[in-house]
Amino acid sequence: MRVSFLNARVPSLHLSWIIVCAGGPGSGKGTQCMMIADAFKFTHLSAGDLLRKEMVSDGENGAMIRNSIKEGKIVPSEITIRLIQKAIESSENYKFLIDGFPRSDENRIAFERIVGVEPDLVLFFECPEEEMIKRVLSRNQGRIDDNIETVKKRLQVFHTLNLPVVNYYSRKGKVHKINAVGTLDEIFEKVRPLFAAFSKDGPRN
Ligand SMILES: Nc1ncnc2c1ncn2[C@@H]1O[C@H](COP(=O)(O)OP(=O)(O)OP(=O)(O)O)[C@@H](O)[C@H]1O
Ligand SMILES: Nc1ccn([C@@H]2O[C@H](COP(=O)(O)O)[C@@H](O)[C@H]2O)c(=O)n1
Ligand SMILES: [Mg+2]
Repeated sequence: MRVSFLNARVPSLHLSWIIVCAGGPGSGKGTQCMMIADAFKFTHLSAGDLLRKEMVSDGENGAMIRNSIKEGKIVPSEITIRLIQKAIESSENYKFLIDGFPRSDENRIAFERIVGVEPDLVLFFECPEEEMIKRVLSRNQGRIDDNIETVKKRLQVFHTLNLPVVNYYSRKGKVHKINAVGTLDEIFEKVRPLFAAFSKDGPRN
């Protein structure tokens, strides 16, 4: 059993592999993360999914999260980090795929301060804007942000807030760019070789 250290640095995370998946709305991060998690036994933590779950719970932040998602805005970092931390601490795994976080420099800096770790690798799914819009508008999962008005706002946030995070990790040599156009299997075949280094289960040395 792993020990809980909510609101403090998480020592067991230092023994874990952390891989971040970045990309614009509809670039296919979530889809590829599910395939990676399944093939390589990673725990997939989608920041958006965690926030959507929190949004429909009875929690005090539900209305604020709903409004942020509807407007394509970034939810305050402490809230998202608390959800990610809770999910990590309730897992027995030592391999985490964090999908859609950090989404801003503020997210990144708060995560480093609160959790005290940096990702080992950042996968950046690059996709043309028209393709991302097409995918989002045909997603059909009942998401309140899957409409043209919100997608336009999310694309703006992607350029102004998300890309600086990718650029930051790129300067540290941590980013691997994936062309996200193609079939699911074609994209997964580009991702697969990167995970050979993470095939072992259990804590890292
Ligand atoms: N390579 C692909 N080709 C065509 N459609 C795809 C591809 N990958 C994913 N999709 C579809 O596009 C939609 C968006 O994919 P997905 O939810 O994985 O994107 P995302 O990057 O997680 O987006 P968001 O940031 O909005 O959560 C889904 O309906 C998915 O089935
Ligand atoms: N770090 C994050 C991640 C997401 N959000 C909010 O959730 C929305 C949907 O996220 P997806 O990853 O599922 O696309 C996103 O547009 C934000 O409103 C966030 O605030 N912070
Ligand atoms: Mg997603």
